[in-house]
Amino acid sequence: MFKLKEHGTNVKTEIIAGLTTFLTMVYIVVVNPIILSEAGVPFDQVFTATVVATIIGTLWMALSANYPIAIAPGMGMNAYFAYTVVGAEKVNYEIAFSAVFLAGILFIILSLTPFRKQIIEAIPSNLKNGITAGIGLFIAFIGLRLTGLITDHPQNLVTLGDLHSPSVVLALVGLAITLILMSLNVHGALFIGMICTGIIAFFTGQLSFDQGIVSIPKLPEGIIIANPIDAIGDVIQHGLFAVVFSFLLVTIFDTTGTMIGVAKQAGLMKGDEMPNARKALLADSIAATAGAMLGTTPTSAYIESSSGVAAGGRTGLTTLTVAVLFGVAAFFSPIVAAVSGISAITAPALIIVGSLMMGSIAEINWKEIDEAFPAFLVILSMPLTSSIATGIALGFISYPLMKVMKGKWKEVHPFLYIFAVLFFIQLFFLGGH
Ligand SMILES: Nc1nc2[nH]cnc2c(=O)[nH]1
Repeated sequence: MFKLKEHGTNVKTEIIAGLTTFLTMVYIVVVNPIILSEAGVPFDQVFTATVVATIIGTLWMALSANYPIAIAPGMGMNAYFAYTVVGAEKVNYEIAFSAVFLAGILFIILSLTPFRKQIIEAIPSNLKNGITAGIGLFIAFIGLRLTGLITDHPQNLVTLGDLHSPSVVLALVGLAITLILMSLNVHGALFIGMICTGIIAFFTGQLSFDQGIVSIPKLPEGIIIANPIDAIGDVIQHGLFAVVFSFLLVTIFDTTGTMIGVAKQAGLMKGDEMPNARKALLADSIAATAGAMLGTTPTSAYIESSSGVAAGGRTGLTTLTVAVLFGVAAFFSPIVAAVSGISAITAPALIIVGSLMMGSIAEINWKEIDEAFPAFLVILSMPLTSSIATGIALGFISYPLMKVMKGKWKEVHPFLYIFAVLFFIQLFFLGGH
């Protein structure tokens, strides 16, 4: 069913890849509820919604699209929801979820039309390679930031962290162990590296399980969006069109960009085409819609999937493993919270995966400024803005502009002009990137 042989993989590799991806992204079940509870959504409601939306999207991806790309609520959109939509637009969270729901429905409709294929094919190949490299830098930056290896600085914004802090030392030890394992070509090096780092964290007192091990998941208080017609009414009544547009645009491009980036890393693209793109995008749009009904912000293809791909994951068996583990995690929330609190356990994998994904910059045509500069902007802006969608937006705006400057405007797909204008409006006037 997963065509393991055809993809040059086997059950053991896929399961280790699934475990690797799971460990790098499981923090979401703790962090997402913390962020969304700032908007007043009950913690347990978001916890369950996060687990359910992740399982729906990831399972759909596994069984229908057969990609090793996990789906879960995105960490950019939840902050936008909590601090901008509910915080600044002064609507309550139920109304704000109506906007997320409507964006999800529109995304399902778009996923079913030829539009999705056209977007994927319209992205110039130098930008696609830029997206993969940009995601690589971004994911490495996340790893560096979370452990404190890179920290904030009043003038320079970021600087080297405190090399004596326990978290930094643990991350460096974990990085060294994982790199040694990789140099020795040990199968499952990223995963074994995480386990070794976890054991060291336990014996050095950084990781403890004093909150217990097992906990029965609490059921959500109810379905937030029970009636789609009411949700549309809420959006119209409160004039949340720009919010719906921002959720939709960011989600489509975050997901599409991540899918292309990770599929390229896994060698699963057929030239500029992504086979089964409809099914893959449907997995995300359905999860986003179901998530909105239960109480979480839009899902996205997860960049952390690149760690599972680096561990050898090539098929839906990787994502099936991730989905099953999320189901199990729902019953072990105290352990999940304890392990998620120690970012040094997963940071080495994120940093190393970043270096692997950077390889795609070798395929960019650096000799032609009109091809190179937009790709460079994508690579540069993803880590600096902490947003895949913003990186893509800057690439989409600059690419047609550079082509027009060079007198090559006819080479540009008409879609790119339309998206350049939409991204310009979104970046400059709507926020939510
Ligand atoms: N692509 C993607 N991956 C993530 N991993 C954690 N948050 C996100 C997100 O918002 N988008």
